[in-house]
Amino acid sequence: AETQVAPDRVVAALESTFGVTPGERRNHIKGTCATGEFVGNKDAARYTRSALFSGKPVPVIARFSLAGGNPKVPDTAKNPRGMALEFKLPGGRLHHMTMLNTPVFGAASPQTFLDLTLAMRPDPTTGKPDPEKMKAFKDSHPDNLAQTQFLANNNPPVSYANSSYFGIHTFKFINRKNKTTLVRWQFVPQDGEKRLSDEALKTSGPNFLEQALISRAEQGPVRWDMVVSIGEAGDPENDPTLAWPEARNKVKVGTLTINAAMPQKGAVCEPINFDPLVMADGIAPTDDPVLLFRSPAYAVSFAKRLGKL
Ligand code: HEM
Repeated sequence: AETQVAPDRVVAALESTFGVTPGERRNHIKGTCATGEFVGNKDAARYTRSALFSGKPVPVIARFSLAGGNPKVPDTAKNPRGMALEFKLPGGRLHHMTMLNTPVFGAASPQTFLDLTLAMRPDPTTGKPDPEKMKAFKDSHPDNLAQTQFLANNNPPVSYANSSYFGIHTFKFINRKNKTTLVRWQFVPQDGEKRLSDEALKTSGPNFLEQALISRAEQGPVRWDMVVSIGEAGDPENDPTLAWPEARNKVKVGTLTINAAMPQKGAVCEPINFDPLVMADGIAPTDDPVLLFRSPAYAVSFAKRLGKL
């Protein structure tokens, strides 16, 4: 039987590895707020009855971030970037999508995430993770490999506006006839994917991502296409470390527009808990154990920061 990992244990591990900044997120602590809207299209209606795809503009609060609990992590760090979206649907209903810029995740179970977080804990003598512990982690957790390789082979983006973001988990689209289709989604930047060169990785300062997004939004709307891959029989449903075959049918179901960006302190995205299980009718979670674990883990972090802890 699989041992259950408690969400507060994982948040405690994040705290021991990254330290605690009172009142702030235990993960993805460094981030930038943004606002805009989403317009879905009718092509999605075959698969989902979600009000996201009514064709009418849906207001969005967004937060872009770097992974980890270090508020001073440099913007050149080869770790995931995040894009979290809160959609305000008619009738006050909310829908969340909380994504990363990697097509797969680095853990097939909460246990792997916990073990990775503990392995990354800085050695007190060097201030860096102990290479032996990292090696032991990698050797014993092959489910971490795909994301680690992606991050090693793909430099971070030059701007939050020049990155794709992936839902990573498989979700259920449910249509008016109650038919379920398994999907995965990606937000593809209309500005194009642009990564830091190896040279820029060495010479860029630690804090360019926020200002790049603010400046870009000042010039005009920043857009992403939401593209959904339609699952086929046998596609992995409950494992976010396994990619689906490239050949899957892809449908453009909407456009996200960001109109303004601003530092997170005191701004609209700061107090939101982007719990990925906040979903409105028409989209539902699978049994992916990582997806289901995120909700209680985010609640622990959210409760602490609300309490100024
Ligand atoms: C076991 C797996 C995971 C754990 C334990 C975990 C934990 C956390 C925690 C504690 C936070 C801070 C919550 C808050 O205080 O508001 C967070 C934020 C975040 N996580 Fe995860 N996470 C996991 C997996 C994932 C996955 C698979 C994705 C993407 C598909 C993801 C994307 C994000 C993003 C984008 C944020 C920042 C949200 C924001 O801007 O507020 N995480 N995570």
